[in-house]
Amino acid sequence: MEGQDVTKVVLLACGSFNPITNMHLRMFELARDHLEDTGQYRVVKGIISPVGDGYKKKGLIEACHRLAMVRLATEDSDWITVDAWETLQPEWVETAKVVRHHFDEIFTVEENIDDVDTVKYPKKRRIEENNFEGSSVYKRRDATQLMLLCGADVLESFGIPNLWKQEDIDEIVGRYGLVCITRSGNDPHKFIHQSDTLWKYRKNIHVVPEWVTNEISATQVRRALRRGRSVRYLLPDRVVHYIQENGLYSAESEQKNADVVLAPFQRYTGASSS
Ligand SMILES: Nc1ncnc2c1ncn2[C@@H]1O[C@H](COP(=O)(O)OP(=O)(O)OP(=O)(O)O)[C@@H](O)[C@H]1O
Ligand SMILES: NC(=O)c1ccc[n+]([C@@H]2O[C@H](COP(=O)(O)O)[C@@H](O)[C@H]2O)c1
Repeated sequence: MEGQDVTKVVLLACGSFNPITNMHLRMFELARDHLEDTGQYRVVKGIISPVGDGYKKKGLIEACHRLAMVRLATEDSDWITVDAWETLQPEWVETAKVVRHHFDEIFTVEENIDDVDTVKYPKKRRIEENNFEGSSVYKRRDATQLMLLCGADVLESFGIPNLWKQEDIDEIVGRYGLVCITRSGNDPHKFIHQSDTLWKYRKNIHVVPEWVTNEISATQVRRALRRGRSVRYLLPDRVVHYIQENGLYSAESEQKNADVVLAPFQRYTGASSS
């Protein structure tokens, strides 16, 4: 039987998924094992949220194809799902807003359950913390916690000048929480130590070591496809077939958005994580 203090967690991964790889799926398994090993969490759901076309990153193919591939990749999973909300927005949506959107969705569902329960039990109220100090995200004991799942490269990108708003970093790590999978070439522990913001919220950041070095990256997959090389076993078979059937990833598609001087996500003037 589950202990009183086990918190339910939903993991949310944001990215291009251009295309989705086996490593993206593995991130979820690693994160779930790590969190559940602590005895404090039970991971109930994983959500993959591909960016929309408005992200305008070089080589980013159409959202409908990236979404279709994530759907095929998650078809057999009983807990990892895809959500199209972000993908279908006409403009690029900052990650903090995407996390907020999903948090609100979970909150609404739980409040509705509460409303039904009120007939029998007094309504339980969520008390959100106004400042993000401390490790607990909200005070309602049975509330589900949403955490952003990412690779160490994304965590370290918090330090790239003008890429992230300071308040967005505060919100993501301070209010929600982050699960970060190590990636060779990145040292998340050192990065957290060197950032005052991340150090302050370190209890909300779960660093998960990937012991089996697995450097599958979508960039390498696209490169192999452009060169007519096999990508079998790097991607789910259904995704490989989808790419072949639709003739995706060519020298031409890699030039998509190449003429975009400043993509929307590069436009911030605020300070980055210090
Ligand atoms: N090999 C990996 N190890 C750990 N995290 C990974 C790995 N590959 C991707 N991720 C993480 O998956 C999320 C979504 O990644 P994204 O779609 O940008 O894939 P990517 O392989 O990093 O793409 P690209 O090569 O096009 O930059 C990000 O948080 C990224 O850090
Ligand atoms: N300021 C921000 O919110 C911000 C900046 C850069 C990237 N991101 C997100 O990080 C992810 C990175 O994906 P890529 O590594 O494929 O570019 C995307 O989901 C993107 O929306 C968010």
